[in-house]
Amino acid sequence: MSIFGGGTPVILQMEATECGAACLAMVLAAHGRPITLEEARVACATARDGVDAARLVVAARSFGLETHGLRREPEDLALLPMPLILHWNFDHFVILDRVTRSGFVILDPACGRRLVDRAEFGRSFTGVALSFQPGPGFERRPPRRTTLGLLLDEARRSPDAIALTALLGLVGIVPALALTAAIGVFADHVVGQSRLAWALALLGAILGAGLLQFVLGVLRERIVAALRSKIATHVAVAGFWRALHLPASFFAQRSAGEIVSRLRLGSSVGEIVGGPLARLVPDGVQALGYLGVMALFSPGLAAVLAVVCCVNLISMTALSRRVAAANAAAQVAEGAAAGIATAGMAALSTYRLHGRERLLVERIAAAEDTALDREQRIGVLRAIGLAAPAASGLAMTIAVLTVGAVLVMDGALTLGGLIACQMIAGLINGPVVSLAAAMPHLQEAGGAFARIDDLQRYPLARAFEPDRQAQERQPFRITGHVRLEAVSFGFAPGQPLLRDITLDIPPGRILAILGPSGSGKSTLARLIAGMTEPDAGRVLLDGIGLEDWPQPLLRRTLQYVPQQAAVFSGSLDDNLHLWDHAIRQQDSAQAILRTGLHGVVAARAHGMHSLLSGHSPALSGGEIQRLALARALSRAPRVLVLDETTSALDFAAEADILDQLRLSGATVVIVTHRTGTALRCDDAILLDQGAIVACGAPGAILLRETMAAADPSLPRPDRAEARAAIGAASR
Ligand SMILES: Nc1ncnc2c1ncn2[C@@H]1O[C@H](COP(=O)(O)OP(=O)(O)OP(=O)(O)O)[C@@H](O)[C@H]1O
Repeated sequence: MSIFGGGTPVILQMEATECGAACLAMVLAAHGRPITLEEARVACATARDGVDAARLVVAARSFGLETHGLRREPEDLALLPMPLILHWNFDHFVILDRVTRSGFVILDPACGRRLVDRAEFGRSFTGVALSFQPGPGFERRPPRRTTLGLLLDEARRSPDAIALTALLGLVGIVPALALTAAIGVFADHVVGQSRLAWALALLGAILGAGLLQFVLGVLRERIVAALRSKIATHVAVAGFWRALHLPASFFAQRSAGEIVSRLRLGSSVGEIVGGPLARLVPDGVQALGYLGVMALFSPGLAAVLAVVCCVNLISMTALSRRVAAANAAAQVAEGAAAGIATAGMAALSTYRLHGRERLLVERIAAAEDTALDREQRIGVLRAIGLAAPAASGLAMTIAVLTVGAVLVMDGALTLGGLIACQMIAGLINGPVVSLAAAMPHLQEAGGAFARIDDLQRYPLARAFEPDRQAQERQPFRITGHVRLEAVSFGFAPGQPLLRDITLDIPPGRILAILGPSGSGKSTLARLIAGMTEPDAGRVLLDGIGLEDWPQPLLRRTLQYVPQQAAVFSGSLDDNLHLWDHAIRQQDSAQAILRTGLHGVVAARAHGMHSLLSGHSPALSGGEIQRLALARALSRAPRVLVLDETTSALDFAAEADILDQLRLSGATVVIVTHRTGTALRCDDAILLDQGAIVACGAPGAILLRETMAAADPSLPRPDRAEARAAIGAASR
């Protein structure tokens, strides 16, 4: 969300860990390269634990900015090129936009623009600043599509509805004006000239005009409501389709909540576009129409009213913007407070265990304080906002009465004309107030559209690129031969986690992936399973890149069972088949037997029809693992990738399942920490810091590791040696 208040646009953080990313986005925007908070977050790799100054420097350089980390006293900062990123209170980043005589203009991603006096600045600034200058590689980019452009795109999908609302706006002027003219005639001819015979006809006309106005209003609301649901449905469906076909990198950098909120944007965009914004067109048309009619009575009065309208519109828009900005800051604070409370409650037993409940209370209270403080600040703005429409109407009345009285005294306008103009002024106030109210929504819609646009522009996973989907392969016998060629992958740009992995797994072999925690075992497993795309290199199944396989066939052939398997609300049978009726009965029966799931089925009164709750499935960890394994095996895969999938089973059960997997003839890759599991595999590789440091027989690797742990002076294989060994093994 960006609120343009000065030289540098303010971009508010959405989560506590995003202050660095938001600051980077502000700096880039100030230098002419606007990016979204999402892009900044990806560049900074703000995945889980926020970002430090060193990562900010790397991220800024990746955009071609020359970046310097500096230690400065507050008074020296004015000499540096603005905006600067400042380290703040040791746990936050803010932007220094300007130094003025009265203090420092700070753009705080947590709460927006504010002027900080020297004393507070001295207390909060840690002395660390980052300065930025566009380097030779820096590319300025035009702003992303404007909100208006995005709105027009959306409007183009419903030209008939938009045209109809404009037409209704225009037609709506007719009864309003008829009403006005009738009242003017009533004043001049019925009251002024005592023509009582006209009274009945005029009152009838006034009633008819009022009725027509009502009918047109209802019609307009119906069209707006239809437009709203059409846009909401379109945005939501398009968003869901897109999200389901994006690469894993998209999900790695975003929390589940963030993704869900994006997908739900459809309805809020529908509300915004179909609500206040759909009224922009008819309101604008109406305001102009009224002014045009008033010009027929008195061009001078119409000009005066037009000026007052513009002043009112500008001041009400500015006020609404401030309210919207304050609201956004309050929502961030409320979100943070809710996040702290939720996380605290989830970890309540840990707080209790260590007798630190008081710490939790203090944290929640501090967050609530901040949220309340922001809420109170909005209160004053809201009160002014509530009074604004009446004030706007009053300003118009005073202007029309003052100028109109002079015109009547000069004989340039009749009394009836003045009354009619006064009524028109009253009519114009409605659309003007409505237009002013729609402006902040335009900004809000801009933020929402930008997030949707990001989703739409994020490249699809390679496997779902349109030209690949067109390729249909001839049926062939799948052997399950897996090969990785120089595969590299990192969660953050420029920070590879897995480097240059080359690996050959012949069909039917069982390979163990070993290594210390955090060495990249699960990540490698996901790459082999095609759940993550490599940054470089290829993963091949039977000599064909995973991205070139028809996805439905690949998803049957290559199965992956994660560390934490999902259980869905439904029957045991639904959970096994995932509502896929194409699975053969004999395959699922065999899968149930091979994984020992028949014990779980037999223990339940309704067997496979027993209901499970996704939230609390009433299955033990080992039973969930059996279910997940059976789910994978029921697809009769040729390759199975298991990430610690048997870790919750006892050794005998695990050994039994491994024997069954061998019998299935599939190629199996198992990530494991268990020595017993590794020893049952045919081959093993040892990962360390993202590289294969040993490969061969599991026993030999484990023995060498055990000896190396006991005596660190023993030589460990270097990577070149390991690669040579892997090459030899693959031949
Ligand atoms: N989505 C993610 N975003 C950023 N970093 C991640 C993400 N997932 C994992 N990592 C990091 O990548 C590194 C390797 O993680 P991975 O899960 O592959 O390790 P592992 O060897 O399987 O560990 P363990 O044995 O503890 O399960 C870790 O440092 C982890 O913090």
